[in-house]
Amino acid sequence: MNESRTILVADDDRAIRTVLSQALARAGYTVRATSSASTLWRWVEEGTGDLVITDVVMPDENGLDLVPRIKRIRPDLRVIVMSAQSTFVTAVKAAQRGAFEYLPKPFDLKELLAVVARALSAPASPVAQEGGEAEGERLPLIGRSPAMQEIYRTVARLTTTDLTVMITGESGTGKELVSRALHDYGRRRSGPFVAINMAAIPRELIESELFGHERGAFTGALARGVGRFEQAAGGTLFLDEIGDMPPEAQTRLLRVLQEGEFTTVGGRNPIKANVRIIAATHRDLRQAIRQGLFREDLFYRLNVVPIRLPPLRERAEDIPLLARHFLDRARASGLPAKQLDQSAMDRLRQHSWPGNARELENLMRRLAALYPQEVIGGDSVHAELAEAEPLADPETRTSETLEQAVERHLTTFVAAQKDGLPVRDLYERVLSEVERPLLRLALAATRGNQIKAAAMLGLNRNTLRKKIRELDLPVVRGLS
Ligand SMILES: Nc1ncnc2c1ncn2[C@@H]1O[C@H](COP(=O)(O)OP(=O)(O)OP(=O)(O)O)[C@@H](O)[C@H]1O
Repeated sequence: MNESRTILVADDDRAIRTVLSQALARAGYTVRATSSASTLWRWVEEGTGDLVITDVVMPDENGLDLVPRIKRIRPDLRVIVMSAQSTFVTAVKAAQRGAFEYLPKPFDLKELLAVVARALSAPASPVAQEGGEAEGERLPLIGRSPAMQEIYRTVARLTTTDLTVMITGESGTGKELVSRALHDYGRRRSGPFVAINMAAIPRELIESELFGHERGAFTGALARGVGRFEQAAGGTLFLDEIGDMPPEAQTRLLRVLQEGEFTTVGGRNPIKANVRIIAATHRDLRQAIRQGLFREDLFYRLNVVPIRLPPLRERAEDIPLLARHFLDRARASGLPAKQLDQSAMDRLRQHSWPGNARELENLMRRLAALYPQEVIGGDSVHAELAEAEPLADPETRTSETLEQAVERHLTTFVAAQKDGLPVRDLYERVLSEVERPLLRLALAATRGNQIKAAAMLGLNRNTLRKKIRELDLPVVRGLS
């Protein structure tokens, strides 16, 4: 069945050429092998071969440089890159230039054959559009800023290990995307990638979601439930918004990380944990630890390799690339093709992007969907950004939690005091700042009914009355 497929192999190491040729021939492929990039290029130009396997370092040319050239003349010819320099920079480069797969040497022949089979059976990629970023189409992560390069390097180093990773970064900076890249390029890529968001699951269900449960473990547990740890066996478990994990689940997770095994809720037999863990959060976990909301020992277990994703405003040079990438994606999802002119790019760079890459992505989709002209100018971008401004405004951004908002205000407040009078009674003053609007809102919501307001706040009626007096809040009698 493989007879008709020809594989072009380029490697200056004769031993590797021999081993590869034999293994591929045994699997039924026709093999042409060469020690030079120039011969490989000639074969490609002649239109021969169904797949290329090339080394990076060859005497006449770097195999990686060949990949974009191959893609240009034969976009559907897949290229597998092998390299002895197992830094992931090579892997990222290989991916960036359009290689189908990257194999660090030494590799297992079985693995190579599996990759070859995949490369030959994967559906053809969509034909690159003129002017579009053909190379970028399959790139997992976009951005050439130094900050992103640093991320690539870290991700690269991590591909050959199963180390636990902690990704931090504001909402929309690409935490989930990076965790996917870690999986897709890592040792466990043929296993499952399972994500669970701690903030999206009712607290009381988190443990059973994570570890599974036995039949009858709790009301409603009618059958045995498989947890994410079990689902992710052999692969990666992505624990999103780890900062929102309830304390009991934290304790249980810590035990699993220490002991390498877990038990289901209501179960007794320990099950071996076989997952690589990647955790992510937009919260400041060190602060959560200080507040007693996050276990310090768990933090250290998870924070083995920290990756901090910079907000988009710290890498404005990536905005044009990302914008084009998102327009390409919008087009791929059926929206009309668009381009941005220089004034549009300039306007994009001025924005502060509190919603980061996600905000940019949404904006590109809106522009593609709403504007009839093919080339979008700065005015249109400005109009759309102004439209979204109330949301983008840090004062009202929806993704910001109360705690973050308070912290932002306090930081400004404390910074403002530095050279002025020393701050006194800070604790009291800050608390009264919070109490005042809280009580006002509770009173407004209950139309001035202090009994209802006290119940809503969980305060004793007399305490509320006293506080109203102390804070000098206006007492408005209810209308009804
Ligand atoms: N460097 C990047 N290159 C390409 N796309 C990106 C990049 N960073 C983010 N994106 C895209 O932006 C969107 C948001 O990214 P993602 O969901 O990974 O962010 P997040 O940090 O996990 O957000 P949240 O904390 O809100 O869950 C996704 O559609 C993702 O594909």
